[in-house]
Amino acid sequence: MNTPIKTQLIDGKAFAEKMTKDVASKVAELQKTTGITPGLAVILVGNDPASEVYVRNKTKQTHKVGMRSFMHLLPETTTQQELLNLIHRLNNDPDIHGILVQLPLPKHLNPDPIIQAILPQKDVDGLTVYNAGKVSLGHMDGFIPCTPLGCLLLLQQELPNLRGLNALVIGASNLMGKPMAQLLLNQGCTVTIAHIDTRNTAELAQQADILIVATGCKELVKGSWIKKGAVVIDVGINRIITESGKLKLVGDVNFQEALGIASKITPVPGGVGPVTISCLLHNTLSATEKHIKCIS
Ligand SMILES: Nc1nc2c(c(=O)[nH]1)N[C@@H](CN(C=O)c1ccc(C(=O)N[C@@H](CCC(=O)O)C(=O)O)cc1)CN2
Repeated sequence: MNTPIKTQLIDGKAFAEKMTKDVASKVAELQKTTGITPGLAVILVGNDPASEVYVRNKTKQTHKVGMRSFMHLLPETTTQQELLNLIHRLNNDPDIHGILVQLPLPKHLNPDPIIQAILPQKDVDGLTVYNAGKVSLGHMDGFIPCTPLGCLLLLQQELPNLRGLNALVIGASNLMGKPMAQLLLNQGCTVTIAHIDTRNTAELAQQADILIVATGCKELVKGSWIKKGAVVIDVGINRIITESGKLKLVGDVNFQEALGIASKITPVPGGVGPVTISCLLHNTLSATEKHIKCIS
């Protein structure tokens, strides 16, 4: 008989608060001993409402931990060359230790040359070829993209030994799916990546002890796809309007259906999202520490 199990919620908000506190105390110590304050430059092009929320949250958290925030809000009409010029300026600015370009960029801009123009030592999003290469070779001393790093930290808190577990990552983006799969492989998981052309995603999911979903398709993963007792990490944040006309955030997993089947699941909101921002602060602190080591 298929008896439902008690599903535990993974509290990303609490995890992020602890991480942020730890970063704040390290920033204070760094300022006391070196006089240097970490500086993070965030570039947002255009008026995507969700990106505006994320960038605002990043600025708020950056200030909260005692770092300097340099916000560049650029109009939708910004050209590829103007954006590249700004990145070159930030690369050469000694007050800035971390640079990130909020994604997605407007359609007329080509994100790859823009991201690759960021100096790897300031690439706190971990998206340059250098930092992506580090992750893929199993070197943990580069910058790891913030969302997959957050997912890994949450998983390690819940499952201290990941070795030998079957993990399915649904979604193969450079920002999330690919680095996530590499990180899990480095931890000894047997990893499968499913993507838009995969024909048997539901079947693959049924074998997964760990299911990580980052597709941007609301409630794509049904309860029937989930292996009983699996740990589910839902990276999706989809804005929907309910029948009563209210705005609601839902993930890429049908949360109600997952209850009683998954052993643990990250909620949306309050799961992976807040940890992403704490990881960004962690990476910015680490970029500053590496810079200080380099100049001393
Ligand atoms: N350059 C980057 N662009 C994007 C990244 C990234 O890591 N680097 N990730 C996402 C967006 N993102 C960070 O930038 C992000 C998404 C969600 C949250 C978050 O805290 N979500 C809350 C809900 C907030 C809301 O939407 O109202 C939650 O889940 O509880 C933080 C950061 C794409 N772009």
